[in-house]
Amino acid sequence: MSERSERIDEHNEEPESRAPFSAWLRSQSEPDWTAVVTHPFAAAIHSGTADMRRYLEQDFQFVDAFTALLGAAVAAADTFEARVAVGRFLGQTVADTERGYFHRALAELGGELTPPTLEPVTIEFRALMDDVRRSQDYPLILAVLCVAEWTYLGWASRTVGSAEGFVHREWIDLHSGPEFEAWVGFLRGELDRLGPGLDENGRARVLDVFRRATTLERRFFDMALG
Ligand SMILES: Cc1ncc(C[n+]2csc(CCO)c2C)c(N)n1
Repeated sequence: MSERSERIDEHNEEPESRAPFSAWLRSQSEPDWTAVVTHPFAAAIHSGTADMRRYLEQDFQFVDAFTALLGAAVAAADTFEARVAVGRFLGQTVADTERGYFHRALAELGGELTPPTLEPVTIEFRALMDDVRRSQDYPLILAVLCVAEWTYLGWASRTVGSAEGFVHREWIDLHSGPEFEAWVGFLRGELDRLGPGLDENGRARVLDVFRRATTLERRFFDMALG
């Protein structure tokens, strides 16, 4: 769907049948969505000038709760195919990203894997993920996963700047490219598949979680900017 036709639906209260549920959720989460994908901290990652130490220290605490949420998605999904897709991503994430990138990057920056204090936004984000995880409600779990991954695909896919050091470069590469696009496509596809079967209350609950997660993404980048 083009950006233009999504924008036409922006102020609708009900999802249009021609607009996929995920596109509707995103359009209803403006202006925060655009603020995240065009955020100055994201631009600073692209240019290689972002101070990554505090950001990655806090983000590692985020990623742990996110990994637990992926486990909840495996348990709560309504199809075998979805369990396998999420489980495969979980295995790769924990093996490649957590063990690899975070350890190397924080060692390079002199950061801690377990920082002494958590920022308020980190605590709030973890609380949202923990609440949704405990709900075992697959569409709500998908809403948080989809925001975290789709916003990151959004900023990382913007071709601005030319970061050279591995800390900036790999963080961009981890969140862009065909494999990550396919993963985001899967999460969106799940929301698009399940959205039409939800009643009005169900859609409103998914939108509420989607919006809260988007606002927290914006505040997470604000925190990183200092
Ligand atoms: C605040 C915040 N939001 C989203 C992501 C993106 N993300 C979270 S876990 C994960 C899987 C691979 O690490 C990805 C891509 C992030 N890192 N930090």
